[in-house]
Amino acid sequence: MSERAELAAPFYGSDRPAAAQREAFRNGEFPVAVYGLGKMGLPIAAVWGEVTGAVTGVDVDESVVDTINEGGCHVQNEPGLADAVADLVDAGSLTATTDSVQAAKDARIHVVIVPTLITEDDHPDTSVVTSVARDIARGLSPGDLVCIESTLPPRTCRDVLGPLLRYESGLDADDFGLAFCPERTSSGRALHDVRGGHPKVVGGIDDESTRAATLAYEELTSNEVIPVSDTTTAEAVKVFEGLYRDVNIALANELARFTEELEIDVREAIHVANTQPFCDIHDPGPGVGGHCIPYYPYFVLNWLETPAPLLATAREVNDATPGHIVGLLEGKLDGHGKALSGSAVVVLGLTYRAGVAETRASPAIDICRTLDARGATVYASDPMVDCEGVPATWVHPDEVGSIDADAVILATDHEEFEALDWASVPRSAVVIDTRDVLDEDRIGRDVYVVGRGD
Ligand SMILES: NC(=O)C1=CN([C@@H]2O[C@H](COP(=O)(O)OP(=O)(O)OC[C@H]3O[C@@H](n4cnc5c(N)ncnc54)[C@H](O)[C@@H]3O)[C@@H](O)[C@H]2O)C=CC1
Ligand SMILES: CC(=O)N[C@@H]1[C@@H](OP(=O)(O)OP(=O)(O)OC[C@H]2O[C@@H](n3ccc(=O)[nH]c3=O)[C@H](O)[C@@H]2O)O[C@H](C(=O)O)[C@@H](O)[C@@H]1O
Repeated sequence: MSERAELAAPFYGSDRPAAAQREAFRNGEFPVAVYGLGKMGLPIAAVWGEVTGAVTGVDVDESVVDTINEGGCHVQNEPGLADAVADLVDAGSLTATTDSVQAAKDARIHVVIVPTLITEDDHPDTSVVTSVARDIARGLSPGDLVCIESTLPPRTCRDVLGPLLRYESGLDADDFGLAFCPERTSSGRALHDVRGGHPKVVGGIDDESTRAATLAYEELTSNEVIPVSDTTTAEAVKVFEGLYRDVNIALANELARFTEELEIDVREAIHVANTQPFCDIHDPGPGVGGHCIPYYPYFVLNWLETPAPLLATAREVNDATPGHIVGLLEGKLDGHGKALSGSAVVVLGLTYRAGVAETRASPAIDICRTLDARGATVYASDPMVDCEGVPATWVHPDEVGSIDADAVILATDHEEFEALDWASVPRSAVVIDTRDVLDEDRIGRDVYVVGRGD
């Protein structure tokens, strides 16, 4: 157990009336540590800092810590975040450190939002979360509350983190609280969402954990807080949301493959089908990227015993979509008497979706790799990231027209591409739009839109 200079009042197991505990929470009497200051962690730390005025952010990346302590913000395209961080640091409501154990010793409430990824062989990788839990345990005190916001394979809190926290801290199960409180926001609207863009789900390892976490989040969000039965239910809620999305996108991508045979605009059919309240077919695209949606199926497939063939098939469909896009291009080039091998192809976009500087599992990068493997000369243009580790030559968006391209594939619809100088792109170039964002009249050329046909 940690030796604190003076122990703050307990947050878990408090005997204060709820109103008094809420007031104390807002007065910063329960210092907070937020572990992970990335795309999600920094907005989360900002909102906790706005409400409590007493947040220490923890990150292993010294440049992240230094930037924040200077009042800077390394997370791009998050409306309001840079100003919020600057104000909070200036007010002393938010500081950052790499010393996770000391931060744990000084905190009463611990919020974990570090990455949960997958291994090379597609198994859940909870090693970062367990590493942080071990650090927290070294600073854990009776009356503390641990809130896990990183997405976890169901049963991780019950079977892994709870036992680890107890063993490493020497505390008993009823000495501290543990709750799973998933982050449900998306990059680009994080502050808005954390403040109340959607209901907050809370599931405790015991009733007191659920009570304490619910009280805290009710002070943080303008939306409702939904307590659920336990941590595993809350973990399942978050993963199920992601599974639904992966399967739905796989359906959209599979329907888009009917375009040529049916000679229809599949996107039009999807749009009209969605006028039924029960129908919400998502958008066809180049595939599914990011370190969330394409990863979450493995938090079930390669974690639980129960077979899940639909999830596996959806993963296969989405993972095959970048290759399908290259196949479409090959057919279009063939129609122009050109072979894919030896053709110069410009891929617009490398990140997994527009406006987010994240390349994990990016379909655009899979397209580059497939093109390269098929003998094409690949160029890639992205306003947020470079071609590190990608078999392509990076091109500034303003320079795309300088390439004597046989083809252009729009894979990620960054807004910067709206200003692309299409007039300088060779007239003979085949243009494939995987996002249905190019306006043929505005750019003055034919475009093959995935799911809409030519
Ligand atoms: N990105 C998203 O849209 C959403 C992500 N999530 C969950 O949040 C997790 C984190 O996502 P992002 O913030 O996007 O990741 P990120 O990669 O942007 O940021 C992760 C941060 O954690 C830091 N970190 C790594 N190991 C650490 C450690 N041991 N101690 C302290 N900090 C450490 C990294 O240096 C980095 O700054 C995801 O894995 C997912 O489970 C949930 C909802 C949305
Ligand atoms: C169920 C759900 O909507 N989850 C959201 C998702 O956000 P994320 O940033 O991963 O982006 P996303 O919009 O799901 O896109 C994921 C991938 O799927 C593609 N995509 C998305 C929607 C669509 O109709 N078609 C499509 O092809 C995107 O281009 C991207 O490559 O995952 C987040 C997460 O859990 O990290 C989650 O908080 C967000 O609410």
